[in-house]
Amino acid sequence: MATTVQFTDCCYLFCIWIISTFAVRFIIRSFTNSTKFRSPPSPAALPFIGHLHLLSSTLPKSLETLAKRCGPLMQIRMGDAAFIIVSDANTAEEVLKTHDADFASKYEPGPAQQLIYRGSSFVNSPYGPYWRFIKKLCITKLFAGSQLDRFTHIREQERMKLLKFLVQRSIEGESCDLSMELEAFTNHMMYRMAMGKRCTSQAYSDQAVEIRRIIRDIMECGSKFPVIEVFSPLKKLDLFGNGKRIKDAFLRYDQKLEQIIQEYEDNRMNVGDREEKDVMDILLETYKDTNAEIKLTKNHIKYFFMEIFMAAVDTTATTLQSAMAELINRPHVFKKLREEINSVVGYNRLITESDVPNLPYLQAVLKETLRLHPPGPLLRRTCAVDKKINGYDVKAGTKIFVNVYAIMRDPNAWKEPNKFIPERFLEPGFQQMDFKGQDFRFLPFGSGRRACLGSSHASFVMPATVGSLVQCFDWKLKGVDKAGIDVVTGYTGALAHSLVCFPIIRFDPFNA
Ligand code: HEM
Repeated sequence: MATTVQFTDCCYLFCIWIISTFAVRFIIRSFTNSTKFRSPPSPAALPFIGHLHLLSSTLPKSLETLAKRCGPLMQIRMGDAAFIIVSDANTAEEVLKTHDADFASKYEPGPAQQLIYRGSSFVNSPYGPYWRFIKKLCITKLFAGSQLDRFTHIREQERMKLLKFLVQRSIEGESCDLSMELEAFTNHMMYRMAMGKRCTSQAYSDQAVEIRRIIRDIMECGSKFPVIEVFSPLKKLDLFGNGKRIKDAFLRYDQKLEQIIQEYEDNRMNVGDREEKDVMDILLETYKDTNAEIKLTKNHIKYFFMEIFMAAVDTTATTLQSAMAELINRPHVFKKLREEINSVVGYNRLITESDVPNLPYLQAVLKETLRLHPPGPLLRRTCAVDKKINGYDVKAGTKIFVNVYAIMRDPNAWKEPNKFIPERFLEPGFQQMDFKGQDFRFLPFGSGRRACLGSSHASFVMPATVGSLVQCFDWKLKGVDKAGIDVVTGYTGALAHSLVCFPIIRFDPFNA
């Protein structure tokens, strides 16, 4: 009997010991967690996929919806990758200004196994010596103000070519795919600035088209990766063969660029000292410079061009297309804009880049377009050191998305945020907003060290182009009542529908 009681007591004591040990450990762990490490809030996750089930086909929009539940700093897991999402202006300022240097690195957005230029990226590079070297080169030489001035005639000639084509369409009573024409226009312009100097006009046009076709293939394959393949361990398997297709396109691009670089090197004696150097001339000079701070390789040069074409062409063409779609859908805005242009420019000459400072409504139309339809809706960063943001801990190495799509539609910052109202940019408190990223409510070109390097070029090209399309033509949509402004699946701001319409001449610049 005595032995039985002792045995039962021992069992009780053992159970109490086990339970209290776990309870004490649990209390200590939660206490130390809450005092030492405080993760940003996060919606309930599922095993393996994390929060993928909560994300729809357009990532910026679904992140905006989740942020309304979790707040301006939240943590999301997509497959095996964790991200911190920033969704309001104050938090963006913390990341992009207060702690800019600690958040100035970037990362490749998708599966990178297909890259043959691994380690040569500028746009997605970490914040280090190579990025600093190329950024300095961009600011002082490649995209410096003086260089942009030297390219004025290229921008003008390409704009006139676009208008000539549209006038012809109008005379023939034919429709045009304006999206395609705007893409060709920005591509040709970039190509000529980048590496078009040595070509005759037909040759540069063919080369530009060929390079564009390859880069388009790469971007299309990239956008076909389902989210699960981009963000989960499955990315290594290349389930749908997109990785192989991208790699093939990269190899075609590499061959093409190799051939162009060879042509430049063969003609070097003729072009070396000439006044008007294009971007390739300047990069090859740096490549040959034995005293340069960083030894450039040909892979650096080839990948730089691919990244610049990707950064410059689609962003500018998409913005032009979105602006025209919004204007065609809103005849009263269109009319008001044409009246402004007519009152400043008159009726017998075409608008020029130098008219733009005198056309505040035109500038407001473009700002409103970029607010509602940013072509780069998610800014990417990584955190270099452990940081506290908004009272939450962010570990070194964490990937960040600053959701500028959500910030520029935040109802706490914008009245009627989902409506297209250019007049808002003429009001006090909004008038001074520009493309430099200093007001954190308006970030279409990003902000801080990694902000866009082409915003000056874009602010020359976009108003002059939209201004001339409004000054010279009325527009009638083909087969639909409203121009589509939905964006494609994925994480970019590219539009899903082409803008197909009839141009109807109102002012013919070639008969002026
Ligand atoms: C409407 C036109 C454009 C828009 C809306 C746009 C937007 C952006 C955005 C949002 C970023 C990321 C900024 C950040 O993370 O803070 C970016 C980066 C960049 N953009 Fe643009 N961009 C445009 C046109 C251009 C053009 C024309 C060029 C070249 C001439 C260009 C070159 C670049 C480069 C090189 C970067 C990377 C900068 C770095 O990582 O240091 N962009 N752009």
